[in-house]
Amino acid sequence: MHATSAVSNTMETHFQPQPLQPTGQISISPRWALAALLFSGAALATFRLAGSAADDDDDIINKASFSAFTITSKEQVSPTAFILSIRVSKAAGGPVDSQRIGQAWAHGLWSVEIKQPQLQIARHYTPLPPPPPPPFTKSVGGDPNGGKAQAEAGSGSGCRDDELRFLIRKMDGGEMSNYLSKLRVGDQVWLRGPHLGFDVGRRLGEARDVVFLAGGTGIAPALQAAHRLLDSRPSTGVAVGDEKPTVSIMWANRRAVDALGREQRQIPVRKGWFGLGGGAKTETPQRDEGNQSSFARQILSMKKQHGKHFDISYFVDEEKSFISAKDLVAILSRPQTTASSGLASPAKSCPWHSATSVARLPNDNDAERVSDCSCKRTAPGDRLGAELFCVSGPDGFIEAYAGPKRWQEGNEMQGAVQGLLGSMKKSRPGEMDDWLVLKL
Ligand SMILES: Cc1cc2nc3c(=O)[nH]c(=O)nc-3n(C[C@H](O)[C@H](O)[C@H](O)COP(=O)(O)OP(=O)(O)OC[C@H]3O[C@@H](n4cnc5c(N)ncnc54)[C@H](O)[C@@H]3O)c2cc1C
Repeated sequence: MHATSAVSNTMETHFQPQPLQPTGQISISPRWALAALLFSGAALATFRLAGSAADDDDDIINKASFSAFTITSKEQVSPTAFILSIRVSKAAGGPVDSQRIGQAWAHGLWSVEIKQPQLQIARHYTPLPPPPPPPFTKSVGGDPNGGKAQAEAGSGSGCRDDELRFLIRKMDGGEMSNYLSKLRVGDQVWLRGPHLGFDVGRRLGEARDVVFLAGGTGIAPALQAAHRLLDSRPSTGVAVGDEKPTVSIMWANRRAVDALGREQRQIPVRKGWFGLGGGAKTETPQRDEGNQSSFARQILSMKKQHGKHFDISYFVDEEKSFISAKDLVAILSRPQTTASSGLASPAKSCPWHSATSVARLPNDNDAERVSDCSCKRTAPGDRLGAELFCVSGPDGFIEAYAGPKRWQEGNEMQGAVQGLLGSMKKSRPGEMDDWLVLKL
């Protein structure tokens, strides 16, 4: 996509399939024979990530082997997207603490792999932040399988570490998403992880602006970042009050029905006689809370809770509204953004805040990085950090706005910033020096 033009929101190519790696205990040939074997829960337990030992503690989830979770609720939120809530299968009574999941929330951005047992494939999915307490979590909407909405009353305490929620889009011909879309409440799914991503808190440092360009289900990491940076959970260690950062999300979808939580939309008005009366008007959809999806209510609740620190704007292909250079320039010239110019320029070699270092990162796992920030204050009161542009969504969406990630020696590196943000950087020298672009 040409960098300076408005970009389509429709690039729902998706991510690289990740075949499972069996241990040496089982020979896998032919594939269908193993698939049949894997259908039994006992065989599932023999799978391990090649080259890594199982985490032999009693946490409910680990990166080495798949753990069983049970679907507690499934809610269709748009014709192609649904929310799947799951809880660890072995939890018979009250909530179960998971140190790993607690650490993942404190870290910020993370995902888990879910597997399709027949085909032996796994895909990443991004847990949504816990919803506000009931009655918020009441499940609404139709059942994709044609029956009544499947919901389990009381499943939404919002605080349980052993309960995870995902926004999942059913892709045309997509193996995993179609498989998940057919599962029902009470069925089991198999998870491993958590896989930690960028440490948005550390990369932001004392800067205050995080802008997410999110395509489709790329909204999930944007909400994770907002949860990490804005919610006053003591474990996040993030300052609250006026020092809180601002998380601005530009959410692009193909279809208006996927613009969940949107309160107003521009609708074209047909021109009257002699061309009078044309233009656009703002339509406010009915705000009947009972008919809104839990996802829409979660967005509205975050807006209410965080006020000016949480902002979401909607872009919809079928309404011919696309995230454009003009929208991004508007972000850069907001009063609160220009007012934050007390940032010291990042040191060129800083592993956390320099664009050059980010371009060379072999992966997004900031939890594994041990080096410190090497930026220096040049004047009293200088703040250290970097404003963040995060681009999340299907590969085509990321490429259009930030350029492709680069494969080198088996690593998926960030690569240079290209796409729309890359050309803005070139055409506005100096203006984006405080900004880091992270491709999720
Ligand atoms: C870190 C991370 C987090 C993610 N989080 C989420 C999330 O929260 N929610 C979510 O919904 N997704 C998420 N994804 C994407 C998810 O992992 C899957 O990629 C997605 O669900 C599609 O998988 P699939 O198996 O259904 O589709 P695939 O079978 O992988 O196919 C994807 C698309 O490509 C097309 N396709 C496949 N093969 C071909 C081919 N040979 N030729 C042409 N077209 C082809 C399919 O028709 C389909 O449209 C995330 C991905 C990553 C990497």
